[in-house]
Amino acid sequence: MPLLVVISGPSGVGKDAAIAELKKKDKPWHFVVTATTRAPRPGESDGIDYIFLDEGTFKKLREDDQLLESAEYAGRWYGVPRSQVAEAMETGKDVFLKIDVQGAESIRALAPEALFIFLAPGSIEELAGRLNRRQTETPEELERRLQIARQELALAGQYDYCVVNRDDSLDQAVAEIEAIIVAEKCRVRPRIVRFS
Ligand SMILES: Nc1ncnc2c1ncn2[C@@H]1O[C@H](COP(=O)(O)OP(=O)(O)OP(=O)(O)O)[C@@H](O)[C@H]1O
Ligand SMILES: Nc1nc2c(ncn2[C@@H]2O[C@H](COP(=O)(O)O)[C@@H](O)[C@H]2O)c(=O)[nH]1
Repeated sequence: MPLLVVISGPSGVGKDAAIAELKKKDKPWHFVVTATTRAPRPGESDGIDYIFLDEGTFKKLREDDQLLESAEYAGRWYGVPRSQVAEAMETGKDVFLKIDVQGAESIRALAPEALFIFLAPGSIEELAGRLNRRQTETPEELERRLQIARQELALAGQYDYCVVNRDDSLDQAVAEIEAIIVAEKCRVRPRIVRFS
């Protein structure tokens, strides 16, 4: 049974870094490329890191029900293309979604049998340090992301698992995510995802 794996957690916690490591494992896993209205960061490519869209195109996708979920985060829109998830699941691959806490909440309502993993920092100070070093946001945007992060961290208890990505311990966090997937494959009653 393919798993629908939702990896969520605050901005800067290391979701992308963890997913980059998981991609190297060369397992039958599909990592969904989501859509956003935010501008690409240096080094990001359209179709690889995100599907970068203008507001009008994004709105049309939403209206045409082509997004499984969508959410506004820090003034920009983000959404999961429905077709990508359906096509990947049909091939039998486990499907990974990297989304914010609002998105996880929407997927939980649509598909409670999905596997929900919260990635947490060792501390809010670690998170602030990582966002600072990444240098992708203005000081104001960074402060806004940290404010959102404080609210998101309070919701970790709603997830199936919480993996702590401590400073300089990314390998450990990735190993824990892999271990969760291995354990989930051994479930007596597998998670069967059906979208309502
Ligand atoms: N365990 C770690 N120790 C130190 N630095 C880390 C660790 N994990 C990730 N980083 C670094 O922290 C920064 C933020 O990580 P990343 O961009 O993967 O976070 P994210 O959760 O995907 O953020 P966003 O949601 O904003 O896209 C990156 O520069 C990354 O290299
Ligand atoms: N609800 C959704 N959240 C998403 C989606 N794609 C990405 N994200 C999350 O948004 C924030 C901000 O991302 P950033 O790349 O601007 O730092 C982060 O938590 C992402 O995981 C999505 O389709 N839906």
